[in-house]
Amino acid sequence: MEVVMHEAANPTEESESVKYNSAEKSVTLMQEEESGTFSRPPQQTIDLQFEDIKYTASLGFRKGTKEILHGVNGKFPPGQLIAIMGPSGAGKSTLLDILSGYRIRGVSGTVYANGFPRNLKAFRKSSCYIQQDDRLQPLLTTAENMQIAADLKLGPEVSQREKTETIEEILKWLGLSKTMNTKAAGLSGGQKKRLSIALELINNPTVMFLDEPTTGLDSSSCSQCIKLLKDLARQGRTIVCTIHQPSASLFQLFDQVYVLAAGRCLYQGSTTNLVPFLNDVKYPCPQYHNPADFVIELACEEYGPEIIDTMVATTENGSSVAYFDKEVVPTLKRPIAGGNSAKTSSDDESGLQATSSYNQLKVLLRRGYIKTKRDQTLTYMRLMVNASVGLMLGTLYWQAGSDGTKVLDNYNLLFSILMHHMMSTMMLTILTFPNEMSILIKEHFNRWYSLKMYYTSVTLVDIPVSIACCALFSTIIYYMTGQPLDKQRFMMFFVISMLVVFVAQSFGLMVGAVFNVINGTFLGPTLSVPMMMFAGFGVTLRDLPGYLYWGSYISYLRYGLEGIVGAIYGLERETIWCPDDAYCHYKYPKKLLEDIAMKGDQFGNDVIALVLILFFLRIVAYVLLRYKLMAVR
Ligand SMILES: Nc1ncnc2c1ncn2[C@@H]1O[C@H](COP(=O)(O)OP(=O)(O)OP(=O)(O)O)[C@@H](O)[C@H]1O
Repeated sequence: MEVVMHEAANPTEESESVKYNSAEKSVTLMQEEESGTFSRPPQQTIDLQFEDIKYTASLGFRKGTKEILHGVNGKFPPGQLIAIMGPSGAGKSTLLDILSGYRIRGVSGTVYANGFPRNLKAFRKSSCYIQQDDRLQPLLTTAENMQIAADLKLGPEVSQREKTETIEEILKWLGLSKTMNTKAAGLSGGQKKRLSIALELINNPTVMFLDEPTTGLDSSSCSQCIKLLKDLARQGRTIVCTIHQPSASLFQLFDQVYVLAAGRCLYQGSTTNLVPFLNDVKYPCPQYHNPADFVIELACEEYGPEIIDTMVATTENGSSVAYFDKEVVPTLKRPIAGGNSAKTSSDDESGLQATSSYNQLKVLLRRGYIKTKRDQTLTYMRLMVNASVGLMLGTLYWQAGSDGTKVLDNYNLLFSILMHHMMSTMMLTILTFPNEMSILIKEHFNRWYSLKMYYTSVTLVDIPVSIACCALFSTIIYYMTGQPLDKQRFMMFFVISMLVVFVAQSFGLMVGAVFNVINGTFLGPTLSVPMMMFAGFGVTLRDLPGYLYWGSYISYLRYGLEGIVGAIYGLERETIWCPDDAYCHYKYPKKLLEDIAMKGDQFGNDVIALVLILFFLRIVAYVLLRYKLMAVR
């Protein structure tokens, strides 16, 4: 360990070489521990450079803006493992977001790929971004996650045998072979991190960005992870990752370091040149001190604010190559301002995704099917809730549908049925969709699929479960509560129930696409209250004040209630049975329809209105989802 600590403020050539050799040796040792090898050099190399990068964040309405990055420059050569270091809030993640192309608004300056101004679309095709939190499908096993990624990224043109070989090779190399059949939710932190890397390696990216890949890992998993990244870099990739404050041994594994403080570059160059650099700026690293710790202490202004300006001036805010290793400098291509990046080999104007829309949809439907099969909440709990609520309501309103004394009770029941469909479906979507959002953001940015295909798959995958739940509930409640035993009426009852389920689900999707779980849980039911007010239940449509009547046109519950009442009391239903000794005010269904101001023959119109609302909400939810995907960038 002592060799990787800084030995002297003025190191000798010998101690430098000892340190370097020690780091290389530790890499080799760890490589030997691994069971597999992964050697797939990328088709090209990318030399990444950036000039005068500024990022200005908006602080909100009328609160102005704040400049986070102040014109930083840098050069990230291929074949190198580069660490972006700095204290918390220095702008590391922001810089990584910008370099990966994830953040685009509020950014100025130029990023160059192989000397030409970067063409973002082309660049995204040869790069990937692995965010800090592991965004994996928790219900899918390692093998399934890899297979889905392979099917989406490599497509049907590549044979299954080749895909399996690639998957096995990657998993073996990353030490994940034993977890092939473990669901992602059951993997350890380090395994999740490695699986995140494995998923993106399938299509062999040339540039990899990783935000804090070592966060949450113990020291051995940390060095294992960084060592794997170094291996990938050695094959010709440009690997850039942010890291908080690496230990001395971890620090030595990096080739290049880029130190940020408050949005400015303090140091850029090789890891081994950091100590000489500190000597040059007259703040030598104390003996036995980890240079990474020391430079962070300087960045945190523990030795005063003046040193920051000196360091920024010495590195020319990232422009200087004085502290790069001599053999690396010639590989740096000079940026060609105003050049045309279309000349780069990585550029082509085909779609962002690697495979066809049809293939994306097919694979996403398969993934959706596996998830549905395993999902305790979305599938099993939903079926159970529908069955138990059906039984409860059925018991409470036992045979109310065929009893003339209980017509009003039955009318209440019909409204309760709609409420059940609305609340259970909408809330489930609001509660579960925001979790899906983070995975969607990652996979969509890394070009696994288009939003259109994702959205289509989400819409289609849920249909069978929704139909099963609705059929179960409708059958139980219809027969227990003694509704008219007539096929046509039951089908009408079922169709309206189904449409209300789909509309409520779309409404939930709209809310879930934009808001987090807490806000969505508040907003969903709150926004549903006007739907109930204008449904014609409690206050009949006849009694609605003229200036509020518009509300009844937009309330899908109004069409739901009118349609379901029409199914039970419309179609010229005959007189309802009434006990001899009782007074049945509503034994004539027409009387009820008159009093609640419904005609009972509007079923067709109600279905059309619900279908139109369904399409409208689905389109709005899609637009909001697209907006959200752009807004986060
Ligand atoms: N959209 C934004 N609005 C306001 N401030 C922002 C925005 N994005 C980033 N910032 C601020 O910019 C600074 C840099 O943020 P960034 O996340 O890049 O830091 P970091 O170095 O990655 O920090 P950490 O290591 O803690 O993750 C922080 O002070 C952060 O609050």
